[in-house]
Amino acid sequence: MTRYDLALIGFGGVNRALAELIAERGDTLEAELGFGLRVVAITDLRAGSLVCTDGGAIDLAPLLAVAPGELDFSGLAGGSPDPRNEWVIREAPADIVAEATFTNPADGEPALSHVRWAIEAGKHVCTTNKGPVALHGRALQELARRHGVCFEFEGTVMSGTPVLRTARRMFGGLAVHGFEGVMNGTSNYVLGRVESGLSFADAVAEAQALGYAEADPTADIEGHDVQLKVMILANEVLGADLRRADVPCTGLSALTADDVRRAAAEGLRWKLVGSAARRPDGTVEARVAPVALPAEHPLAGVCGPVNAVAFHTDLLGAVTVAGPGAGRVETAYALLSDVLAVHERTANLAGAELLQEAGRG
Ligand SMILES: NC(=O)c1ccc[n+]([C@@H]2O[C@H](COP(=O)([O-])OP(=O)(O)OC[C@H]3O[C@@H](n4cnc5c(N)ncnc54)[C@H](O)[C@@H]3O)[C@@H](O)[C@H]2O)c1
Ligand SMILES: N[C@@H](CCO)C(=O)O
Repeated sequence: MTRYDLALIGFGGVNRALAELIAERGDTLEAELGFGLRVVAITDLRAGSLVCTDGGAIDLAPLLAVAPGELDFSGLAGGSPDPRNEWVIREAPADIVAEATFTNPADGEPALSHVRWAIEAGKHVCTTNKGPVALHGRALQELARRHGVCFEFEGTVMSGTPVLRTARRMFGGLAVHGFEGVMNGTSNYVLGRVESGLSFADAVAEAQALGYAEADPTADIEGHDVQLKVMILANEVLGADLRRADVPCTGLSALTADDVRRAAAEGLRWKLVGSAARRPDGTVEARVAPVALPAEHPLAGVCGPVNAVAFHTDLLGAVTVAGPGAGRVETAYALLSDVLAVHERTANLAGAELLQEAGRG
């Protein structure tokens, strides 16, 4: 039976939820998916690092029993108080690196280096981190191609909802002219709670407690998180090469709670909308801004942490993908779906090599 050994870089909401999935459902997943999963290394800014170098795997249950803020790897065998990210990523006996540290919208670091080190070390990378993908996605895809490894990032847009794979795999023969969507769970949740009477600050605190928000929720509220997602989606689906400066961005601080409630009384609903469209000359224009949508607009009914993207196509008109846009477990599922993509790709390559060998023999 095939088995993949994972190194988890960042042990916050998402990678902890992935560890829980492996600890609680590993056997069922193995029977269903045809491969086993083990965690052989973990690093975290606060907890340090923990690495198994003896051919075994980390016993996850005792780690998961400790509250996130209290975890300390330093006293454990193979543990250190220091994350030692570069050493762990390059040297730990992992097949796949699951990168889920903080998203940095300015330059993507340190996650960008984490991804580079892993690829250079010949390890597949699955990440939910939007920084490296939005800012350096092309270069990283090329680096992965040269090193013969996979670089998967489904969770960077709409968490576990397979919007990137749907667009890449299911739209063959369609011309996609553009898209518009609600692509941030926190801001959408906050707008709904403010509409029901909460203050912006209290609604943000709720979204943080529910695990939807970024470490610094300013990125959610001011639209920078959506800006990165628009870049990822436009670069992947429209073949664009957008930089942050190409995507003008206005956030929710342009609105007051009164604006939100008054609009609701008038049958309108404010949404933070990210969009991109191909211009007649082939270039792509994109933006992020709050928009007051009429109740009958398809995105007006997308509420709470649910997100949706409507793709504008030639033969089908609008095709909308909707589902969870944030959440720890939902995003851990995205990493699992990335591992599945790695498995399918490696199985296909192994099959092609066998066929080639059969042809030679
Ligand atoms: N939570 C969601 O709903 C969601 C959805 C999609 C994408 N994401 C992205 O996934 C990533 C992780 O999200 P999360 O909710 O788990 O965040 P989190 O804040 O709960 O966890 C991040 C963890 O990374 C650790 N960390 C930060 N910098 C590090 C470093 N240099 N080395 C080692 N560890 C480091 C932190 O200590 C923390 O434990 C973020 O980039 C986020 O944008 C999150
Ligand atoms: N903070 C992000 C996580 C998902 O990328 C959101 O609320 O949508």
